[in-house]
Amino acid sequence: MSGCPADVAAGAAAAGACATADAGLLYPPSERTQIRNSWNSLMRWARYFRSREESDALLVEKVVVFGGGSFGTAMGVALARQRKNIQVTLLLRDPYLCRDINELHCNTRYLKDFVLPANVNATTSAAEAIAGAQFAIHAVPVQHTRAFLQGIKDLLPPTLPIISVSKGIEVGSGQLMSEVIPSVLSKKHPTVYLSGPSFAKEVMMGRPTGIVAASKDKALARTIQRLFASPSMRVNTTTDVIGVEICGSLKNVLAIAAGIVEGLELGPNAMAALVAQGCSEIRWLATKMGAKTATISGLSGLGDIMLTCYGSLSRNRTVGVRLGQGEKLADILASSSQVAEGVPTAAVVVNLARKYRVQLPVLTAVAQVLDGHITAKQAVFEIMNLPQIEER
Ligand SMILES: NC(=O)c1ccc[n+]([C@@H]2O[C@H](COP(=O)([O-])OP(=O)(O)OC[C@H]3O[C@@H](n4cnc5c(N)ncnc54)[C@H](O)[C@@H]3O)[C@@H](O)[C@H]2O)c1
Ligand SMILES: O=P(O)(O)OC[C@H](O)CO
Repeated sequence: MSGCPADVAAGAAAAGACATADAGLLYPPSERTQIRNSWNSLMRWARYFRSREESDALLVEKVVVFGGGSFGTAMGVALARQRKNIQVTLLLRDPYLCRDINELHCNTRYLKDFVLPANVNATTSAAEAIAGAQFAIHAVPVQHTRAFLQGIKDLLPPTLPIISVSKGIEVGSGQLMSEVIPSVLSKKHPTVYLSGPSFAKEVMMGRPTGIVAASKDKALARTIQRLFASPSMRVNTTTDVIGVEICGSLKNVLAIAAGIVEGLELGPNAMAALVAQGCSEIRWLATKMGAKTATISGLSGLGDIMLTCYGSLSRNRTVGVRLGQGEKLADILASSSQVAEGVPTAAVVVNLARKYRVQLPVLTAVAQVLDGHITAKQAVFEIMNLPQIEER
């Protein structure tokens, strides 16, 4: 511990005083009354709101999960823990992983430190997985979604709601999941897009998590809110599908930039400046695409930007850290078994920026680095030497 003995002693005395004294005495009585009144009125509002909530239980017997990777498993487990009477079935490609899930109750490939609830099982048969399901969670990476859905679409009842948790933009078409899914299935297929700051591992640990359910169909978004809401999961609803989807996709690209800053050891000033600039770039493009500002500053926007840029569990950020430390992208991708959606999405963001006539220096620099045109260090140098501008 640093500091002179007098400082240390004073600090210890202050800490002791705080621990024993009534902390409320720090505030004058009038402020304390105000604080208590505001809190009590918040609690009254919550009780009133709860008393008006739909009392009919959501009767769900089976949920199918497409993709038994980290997040598909985590969201399936979140439901299975909350609702002991439902069956959650993961649809996988790997028969060995299926066996481990069914016999060892463990996703030995993606989440080996956790025991899965007994009401989670797995199969490689799409027909078996989909039969009798009332909801489908789609957790297949964006770039494989089209082919995956083409393969199972004849088995999908047209009324089975698809809850997409995948975040990214399809290379080639430039489409978000909210465009890819209806283009493979039908425009009328019920769909919801779930996004927000939610690392799979933390969901598995039952840590408090907040997400957004976005759908043009308000009633469906509300149903998905009720399906996932639990003491450890809050679910907001919105009709701003584009906003939720574009923020969820772009934050992955920004997280790669944040990782680069970390890998280059540029320090907290640089990191804060980068993340703030990235937030502006996301806002510039997202608003041109029709996103609402409330979405950009909400869970799926700012919330997920903060988590992914600062959270060490992020795969996208990890790609950036390793690039900043001088590794080659090909080696990084070859050594990782999990998806980093920001890598393919970065290329598409540049096209979107041109289409919507916005300049996105940081997000474009990420694409340049990933494409091997410039090094991470050169990108930082060029960004720092861009013309000084007025804040907007
Ligand atoms: N992991 C997280 O914390 C997290 C959180 C929120 C959202 N997401 C998003 O969820 C999506 C899935 O991420 P993840 O973390 O589960 O990825 P992952 O890499 O852990 O697992 C991907 C899963 O998709 C399957 N898959 C890959 N290619 C496939 C194909 N061609 N056909 C069928 N299945 C295929 C894999 O076998 C695996 O089961 C991504 O879009 C990601 O951005 C992840
Ligand atoms: O690990 P990442 O970078 O794919 O991020 C996971 C989630 O999107 C965080 O909300």
